[in-house]
Parts: sequence; structure tokens; C-alpha cells
Amino acid sequence: MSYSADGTRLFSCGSNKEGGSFLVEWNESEGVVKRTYHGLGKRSVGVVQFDTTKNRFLAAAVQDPQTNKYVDQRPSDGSVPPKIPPEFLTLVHSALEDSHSATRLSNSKPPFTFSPDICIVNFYSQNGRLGFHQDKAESKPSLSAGLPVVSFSIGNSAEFLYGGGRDVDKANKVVLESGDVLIFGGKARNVFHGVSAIKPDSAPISLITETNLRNPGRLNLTFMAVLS
Ligand SMILES: O=C(O)CCC(=O)C(=O)O
Ligand SMILES: [Fe+2]
Repeated sequence: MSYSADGTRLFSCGSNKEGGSFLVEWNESEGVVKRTYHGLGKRSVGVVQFDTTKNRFLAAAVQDPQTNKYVDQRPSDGSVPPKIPPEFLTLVHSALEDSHSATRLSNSKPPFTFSPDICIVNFYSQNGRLGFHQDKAESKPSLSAGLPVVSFSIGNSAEFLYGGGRDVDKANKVVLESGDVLIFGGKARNVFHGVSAIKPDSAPISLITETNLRNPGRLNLTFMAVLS
């Protein structure tokens, strides 16, 4: 059970037999369910993550779990997300430039001008996972232009699956370590991907001491252009 940030609304979460997650808002005085938000576990569309070990609602980007559309306020409690800090945008741009200069064949310009308008924040505890999915809730122009997904890994390492069509058994696996940046755009924009496991205690010691976190888990920041 967990209260909304302003302490007025009570939520709990769970999963059904098919593995889909849902969030329940309770009417505390009457002890009955007020509203159920389905579809949170369908990671092809949802952005809400749960810490299953603590039954805690951790983070949500602004995506309506009922419609899968990005909206201005989080439907469950009306909260408005903060703007992406400019330092993060600088990091995204320099990661794109570095990747372009590492892979380009000529002195061409990057094939896209890109300014992300959302940052999805995923936190994975030790048992955290993310089902095999495509990122396709973004705007049609953004998807058809192949505007990239730029994804930063911080903390424990993750086994990241990608490719092989929609068949997870055919996917490739790469370990994403703290500090890694994964970029997929252009023809790869629709690639299926997911996180199959988090490697416990694999975060760099320096990160733990500098941030004073005892158990950092894995933090993933995924930047995308949703609206443009
Ligand atoms: O945690 C990751 O590395 C992937 C996150 C992701 O694919 C997503 O949020 O859509
Ligand atoms: Fe994704």
C-alpha cells in the first residue's frame, strides 16, 4: 500500500495470472476499491514500474494507463512531472554526437535533429524486469522519422535483450553496466527490447560511496521525443 505524494489517496498494486500489473485506488473510509488502472504491466505501452519486493509504486512518466497516451498530468493523482533538467539534455546531445562520430563513415551531420521531450524513469530493484516490448506510444512523426531512444544505465548492471523480431527466445543479450548509454534510432527504432535480469551488487563502489546509497538497484533514464 502506498499514498500519493500529497498523502490523500491510497494505492496498492498487484498482478493477475497473465502477469499484467494493475494499480488499485482505495476509498479508505468505505474500504472499497474506487478505481482500478489496468495495463500497467504491458510494457509495450506502460511506463509505471513497481518495486515488487516492497509493493511500492515507484515512478510514472506521464502516460495514461487507460489510453496509453502521453498526457500533461498523471491520471492517478493529477501530479505534473518536472521539466527535464538542461544538464540531462546536454548529456543526451553529447551521447548522440559521440555515437555518431564513432560510427559515421564520412563527415556527415547526424541524420536527425533531436530534442527529447520526455524522460522515462525506471527503477529496478533486485527482482526488477521489463517485458519484451517496442517503444511505440510516441507520436507518428517521431516514430516514422526514427527519432532515437537514448537510454542511460546507472547502478546495478542489467541483462538487456534486443532484436530477434518479437520472439524473446531469439533475442540478443548484452549486459548494460552503470554509465552505459544505449541508443536506438533510425531503422532500429522499433526494435523489440526488454530487461531480463538485474545483477545484484554490480554497481560500481564509487557510485555507492559518492551517492551514499546502500542499495542503489538500477536506475534507467530513457529519453525520447514523444510529441515532435
Ligand atoms: O531499463 C532499460 O534499459 C530499458 C527501459 C525501456 O525500454 C523503457 O522504459 O521503455
Ligand atoms: Fe523500451
